[in-house]
Amino acid sequence: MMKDIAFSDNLISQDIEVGETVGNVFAEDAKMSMRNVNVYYGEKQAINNVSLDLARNQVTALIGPSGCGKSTFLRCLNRMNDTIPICRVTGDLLLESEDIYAKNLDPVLLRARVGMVFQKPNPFPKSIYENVAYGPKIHGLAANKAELDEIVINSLQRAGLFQEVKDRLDAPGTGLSGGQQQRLCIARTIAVSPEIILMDEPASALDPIATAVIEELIDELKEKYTIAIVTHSMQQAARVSQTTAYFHMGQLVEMGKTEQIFTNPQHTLTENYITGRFG
Ligand SMILES: Nc1ncnc2c1ncn2[C@@H]1O[C@H](COP(=O)(O)OP(=O)(O)OP(=O)(O)O)[C@@H](O)[C@H]1O
Repeated sequence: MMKDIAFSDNLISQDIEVGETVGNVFAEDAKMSMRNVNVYYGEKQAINNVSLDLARNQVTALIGPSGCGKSTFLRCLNRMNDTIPICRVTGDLLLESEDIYAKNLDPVLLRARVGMVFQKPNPFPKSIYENVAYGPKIHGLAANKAELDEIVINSLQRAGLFQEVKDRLDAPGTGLSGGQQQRLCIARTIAVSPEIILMDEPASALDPIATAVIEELIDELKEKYTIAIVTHSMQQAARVSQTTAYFHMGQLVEMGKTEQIFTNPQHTLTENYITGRFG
């Protein structure tokens, strides 16, 4: 299906092919814009001609059955797939108007702008303080110890963890509960002042109470950051996101406002998935 799209200001106006996606893949105020993205692992194609925007200061949920390519697509957005030798990405991926796959773009700097929180909390085997201070140190974000302290405290506060750890910043991060470790990883991501936070099933290893804390946090974080979250939980997608993208076998089948996707899906595949008939 060819569509004539009114692009946001920072994009060149052009016709693009949006595969078979139904709904609206474009945001009025896009923070990131992906166009005709294909991803291959060797000969095998995992993502097939996907185009979508991440709307600024919103949470976009990527949902779909196991193996449909959600994590693969998410990992394109900060070039984490670069670390997989057989993985090849084609298409246009823009952060604001900048091509994130440009040859002269340093992926390490990109990953500071587009941070990532993983399924399993993975704190470094260091103190709580050092976990958060590490990124700002290597990126030279603090001129002295007082500035570094401020970044660490602010990041822990914004991740909703400071009150619980303020008396034991020198204790190992790995000694915290799972939910606290995940918030520590979020603090670590925030510490380098990202613009976007990618979350790959950030609560799937947590109990319901820790999950609720993370979900509340995601809602607060969108005030400052643009967020994309992969989740297996449709309830979670419905609770935390404003926009939902439904993937199926490497294709983006449907995208739209979360409420509409869950109450009035347009595509049969989406309907089958959200009603539990598939996946
Ligand atoms: N490192 C890899 N090497 C080869 N193939 C891979 C690799 N990672 C993913 N794939 C394949 O790409 C496809 C998409 O996988 P991906 O993990 O992105 O899906 P997903 O929707 O996130 O799945 P899940 O919900 O189970 O995590 C699958 O067929 C998978 O086997």
